[in-house]
Amino acid sequence: MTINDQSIQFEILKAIVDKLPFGVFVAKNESDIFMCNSVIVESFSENQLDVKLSVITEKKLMPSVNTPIQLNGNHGIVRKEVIMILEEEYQIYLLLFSNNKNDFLNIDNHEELLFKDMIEFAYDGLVMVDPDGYVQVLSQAYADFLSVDQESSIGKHVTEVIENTRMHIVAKTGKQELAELQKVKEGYMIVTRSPIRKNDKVTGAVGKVLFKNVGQVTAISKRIKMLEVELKKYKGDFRERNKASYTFEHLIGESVAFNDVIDQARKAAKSDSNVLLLGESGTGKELFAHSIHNASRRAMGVFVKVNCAAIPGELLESELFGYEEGSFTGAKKGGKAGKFEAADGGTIFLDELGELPLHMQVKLLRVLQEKEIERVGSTSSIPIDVRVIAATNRNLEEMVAKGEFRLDLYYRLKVMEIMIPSLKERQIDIEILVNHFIDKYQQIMKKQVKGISDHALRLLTLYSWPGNIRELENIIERALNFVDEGTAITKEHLPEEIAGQKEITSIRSLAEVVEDMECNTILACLRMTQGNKSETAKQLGVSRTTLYEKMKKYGLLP
Ligand SMILES: Nc1ncnc2c1ncn2[C@@H]1O[C@H](COP(=O)(O)OP(=O)(O)OP(=O)(O)O)[C@@H](O)[C@H]1O
Repeated sequence: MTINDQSIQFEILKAIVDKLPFGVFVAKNESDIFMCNSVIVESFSENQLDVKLSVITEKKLMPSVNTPIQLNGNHGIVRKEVIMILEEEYQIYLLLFSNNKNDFLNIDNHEELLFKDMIEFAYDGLVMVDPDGYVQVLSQAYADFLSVDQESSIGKHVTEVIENTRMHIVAKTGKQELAELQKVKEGYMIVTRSPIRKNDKVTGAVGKVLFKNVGQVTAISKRIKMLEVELKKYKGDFRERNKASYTFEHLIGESVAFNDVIDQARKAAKSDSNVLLLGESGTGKELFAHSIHNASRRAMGVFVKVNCAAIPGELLESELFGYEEGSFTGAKKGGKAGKFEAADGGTIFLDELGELPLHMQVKLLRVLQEKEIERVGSTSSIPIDVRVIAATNRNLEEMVAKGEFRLDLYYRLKVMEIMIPSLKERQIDIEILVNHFIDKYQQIMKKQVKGISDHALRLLTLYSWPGNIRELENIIERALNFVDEGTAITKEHLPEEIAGQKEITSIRSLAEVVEDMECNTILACLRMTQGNKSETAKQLGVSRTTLYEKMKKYGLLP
């Protein structure tokens, strides 16, 4: 076995030493204790760092290799093995204890139970790869289990040696995978894959494998399969509850202003930066968030929605970041993962971001910067890979000026800011949206109507739409309820605030009526030319500049 990195060798040695059920300590040059396991620490009632050779020599353990010893009422024997780590000599002392002398004698009688065998037994299998996934170490037991030749496996890519392995992935990502199941030869083994780091760089990975005899594997694997089915169901339910249902195809609109934001949103989907969606209530911010996620590289991951306004302030932190067991009264046993952890690998949609209390804004900023979260009641951090899409209908700039929103967080999110226009600013889209919602509710209500009358459509175009598309959709749904099958939606089917607009037009001045006509003619022409301004100007017999001026006057420009 060739390992040319001392720290890696120590890493493996430590893993083995920690796992052995017997007291083990490693000394260098027969003097300094270099490493020891918890059995030693407990037996000598010392802290790991305080286990000095003197304590052990005082107890006359060190020199008495292979002679029976007594320690804290336990019987035992000391074994010594010399190992070389990069041409330096280390002594491994193995203290076998038992409070039953006969047990110990049994162990003692098995002369063939050599220390090296124990290393092999510490884990049923041990494998180590370099950063590119090439095998550097493969324990004999693991090689036997895999039916591969131990020596010739060294230097091969791990995927050629172990089926379904992920060692090469862990050596790349640096993310530990704890107690994962791996299918090998019709059965399962339990594998922990840990990255090896040196000066903050991942220099490889160690895989520790546990497998049992065939009978045990079958029993365990049956149980595991059952659990997998259950887990799949839960995962499915979770994904179902946390999925983005809309794509860009669901976003209706033809206006220049609308197409412009669609372009921006498509660009946002291609990048992995955080996104801030701004716009009045009901303009479609949530639909945009879904669509961006579904068109992004995270589409296969979950889409977790959090309504910042709906969660009481005192619960927000634990909801977002999770908590550890016992961190507060009522905390669940085993703790609970928060929304950020749940969204790992996917997208988290923070709706109503403007309602996030200031103390939570600080924590959110930290998560965006560090890409890790800390559960409530925990002192360690968990790395997370989550993209944040935030939305608000509040004016964040004003909030910053009033000290209600943190400037640093605003800047962090502003990187990719998309302002969704209100319906008033995209009147041209009203007709197509109306037809879209008529179709939708015809299907839902299983009722056929003859569209909408021109007069009713004009009334809808005149309205100011404070509730934007949500309000328009509700009004069409309402109208569909009132209209008779086979007839068209007319003024009578619209609510008073819209139907009543006619009276206002009738007492308007001639100039206002002309302007109204002018605006609607431009709108109609733009609709016809699909927003093409040069073509519209040509059709209406005006210059492009005049058309721009008029569009500006009537608020038709994005
Ligand atoms: N471009 C669009 N095409 C079709 N339907 C749309 C469009 N935009 C919005 N809607 C519809 O309008 C309604 C409101 O959309 P959404 O909830 O995304 O708005 P929002 O801006 O997130 O609102 P709020 O700020 O109140 O949370 C939804 O029912 C959605 O289906």
